[in-house]
Amino acid sequence: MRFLNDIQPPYDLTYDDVFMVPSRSAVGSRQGVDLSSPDGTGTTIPLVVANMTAIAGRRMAETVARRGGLVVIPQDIPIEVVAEVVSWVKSRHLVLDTPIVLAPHQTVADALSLLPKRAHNAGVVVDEERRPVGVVTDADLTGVDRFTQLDEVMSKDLLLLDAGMDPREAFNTLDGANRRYAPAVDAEGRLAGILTRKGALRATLYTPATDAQGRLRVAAAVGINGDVAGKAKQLLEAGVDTLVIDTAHGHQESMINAVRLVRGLDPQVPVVAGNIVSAEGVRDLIEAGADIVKVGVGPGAMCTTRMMTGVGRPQFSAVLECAAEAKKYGKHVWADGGVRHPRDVAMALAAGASNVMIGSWFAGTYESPGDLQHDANGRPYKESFGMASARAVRNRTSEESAYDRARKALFEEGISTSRMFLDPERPGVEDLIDSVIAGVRSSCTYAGAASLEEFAEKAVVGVQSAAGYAEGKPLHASWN
Ligand SMILES: NC(=O)C1=CN([C@@H]2O[C@H](COP(=O)(O)OP(=O)(O)OC[C@H]3O[C@@H](n4cnc5c(N)ncnc54)[C@H](OP(=O)(O)O)[C@@H]3O)[C@@H](O)[C@H]2O)C=CC1
Ligand SMILES: Nc1nc2c(ncn2[C@@H]2O[C@H](COP(=O)(O)O)[C@@H](O)[C@H]2O)c(=O)[nH]1
Ligand SMILES: [K+]
Repeated sequence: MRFLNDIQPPYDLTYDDVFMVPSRSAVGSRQGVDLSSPDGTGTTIPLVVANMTAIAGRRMAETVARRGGLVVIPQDIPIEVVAEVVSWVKSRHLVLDTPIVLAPHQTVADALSLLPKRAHNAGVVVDEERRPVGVVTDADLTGVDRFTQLDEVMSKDLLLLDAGMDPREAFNTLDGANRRYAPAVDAEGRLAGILTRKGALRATLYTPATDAQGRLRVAAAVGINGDVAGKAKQLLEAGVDTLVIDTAHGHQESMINAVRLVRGLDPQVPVVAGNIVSAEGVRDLIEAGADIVKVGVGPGAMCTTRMMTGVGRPQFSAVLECAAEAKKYGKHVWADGGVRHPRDVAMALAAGASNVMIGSWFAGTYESPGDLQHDANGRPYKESFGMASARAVRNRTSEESAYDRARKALFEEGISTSRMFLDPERPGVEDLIDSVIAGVRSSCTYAGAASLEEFAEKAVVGVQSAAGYAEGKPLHASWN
C-alpha cells in the first residue's frame, strides 16, 4: 500500500479517515479475485468471527466456515463444551444447512421457539426413521392454537433434494419449482439437511474453509491465566484448527510466556496472539512463537478501554505498522475490532491484514447464540456484551472467592448490554458476509489486485476530512 501523493500522515488514522483511489486494472471480473488468506488458517474469505460469548457459538461456526471464514470459540466456554462444539462443527455438511428437526406430535409452540434459530426459518417434520413427512414455516404457524400438533398444520407437499446434488442443479430445481427451500435426503430417504435457493447459489460462489480431511474448520481461544499449556493441549486434542491466545494487553510478560508455552507444545496449527498495536509488540510475540499477531486496542464496539484508560491506537495506522513489521518475519496480522461497514474490511486488508475480525456487527444475526428479542416497536434484536464487561467478568470468575470476584469487578473495560438490531435486509450472518465480500471483491478490482497479497501491495490510500467521508454516504431521503 502507498499513500496518495506519497504524503506521510502527521497523525494516526482510523478506517473513516482513509479512502482508496482506483488504479489501472487488468482484473476483468470481481468474481476472479482470490480472497484466500496466505496466513495458514485456511480461510477462503478474509473474515474471522471474534471470540465473544454473545457472538461466537456453534451455529455461527458452522455457517461462517461453510462460506470460507473462521469462528473463534471464546475462552470463557468450558473446554469439554468447546471439544463438543468442535466435533459438532466438523460433522456438518459442506453444502447443506443443519435443519431444525421436529416430530409430527410436537406442537406449534415448539416450532415457534426453534424457527428463529436459523436464518432459513423453516422446520422439517420427520417420522421415526428420520424421513421427512412435512415442513413448517411461520406462515403455517400463525393464527393457529399454540398447542396444535404439527402434523395438522405442516405442509405435506414436499420437494426433496438429493443430498449429493450439484448446488447449481439444486438451485435450478428450487427455482423451477418456485420453492424458497427444500429438505435434502440421503440414499435411504433420511433427512441430511436443508438447502435454500440462496444457499445453493452461495455454494457455487464460496469455498468452505476445510481441514486436511475435508471437514469445516473452527478455532478456539485461551486466556493467559492458569494452566495455559494444559488448556491449549486439550484444545489441540479436541481438533481446533487455529489457536488464539487472547488478552486485553497482549504486550505483557505473561502473554509472552503463554506464547512460549504453547509454541513448546509444537502445535501443528497456526498460533495467534494479541492484542497489541505497535511494531515492538509484534516483534516480541513473533519471537515468542506467534504465527499471527492480533492487532487492535480499543476499536471494538463493546469496548470502553480508550475512554477508561486513554490507551489504544486508531486502527488503520495500528494495522499498517504491525502488518509491515510482521511481514519482515514472513508472519501475518489480523485486524481486530471496529468494523462497521464492508469498506472497513477493505481498508484493513489494504493496510496488510491477512484476516479481519468482526464481533459486534455479527451479534445482530440469527446465528449469534443469544435469543431473539423485540423492542417496544417490534424491532428484532440480540443482546451483546464485551468480554471485559462486568457481565463477562462475573461469568468468568464464578468459581473464584467472593473477594477476588469483587476485586476483579472493579476493572471493567467493556459494556454489559447492548442491543444489536437485526438488519431487515440482512438478518442472517451470510447476508452480511455477501455484502462484505461483494465490497471487498470490488475494492480489489478497483486496485487492480487479483489476490489479497496484491491488494495490500497495490492499494493507493488517501486521507480524508469528515466532510469527505460524509460525501460517500448514500442518501435515503431528499436533502431538505
Ligand atoms: N482489544 C481490546 O481492546 C480489548 C479486548 N478485551 C478482551 O476482553 C477479554 C478479557 O481480557 P482480559 O481483561 O485481558 O482478561 P484475562 O482474563 O485474559 O486476564 C488478563 C490478565 O492480564 C493482567 N493484566 C495486566 N495488565 C492488564 C491490563 N491493562 N488489562 C487487563 N489485564 C491486565 C490481569 O491481571 P489483573 O487483573 O490482576 O490486573 C490478568 O492476569 C479478552 O477476550 C480480550 O480480548 C479486553 C479489553 C481490551
Ligand atoms: N476493550 C474491550 N474490547 C473488547 C471487549 N470485548 C471484545 N473486545 C474486543 O473487540 C473485538 C471485536 O470488535 P467489534 O467492534 O467487531 O465488536 C474483539 O475481538 C475484542 O478484541 C471488551 O469488553 N472490552
Ligand atoms: K470503542
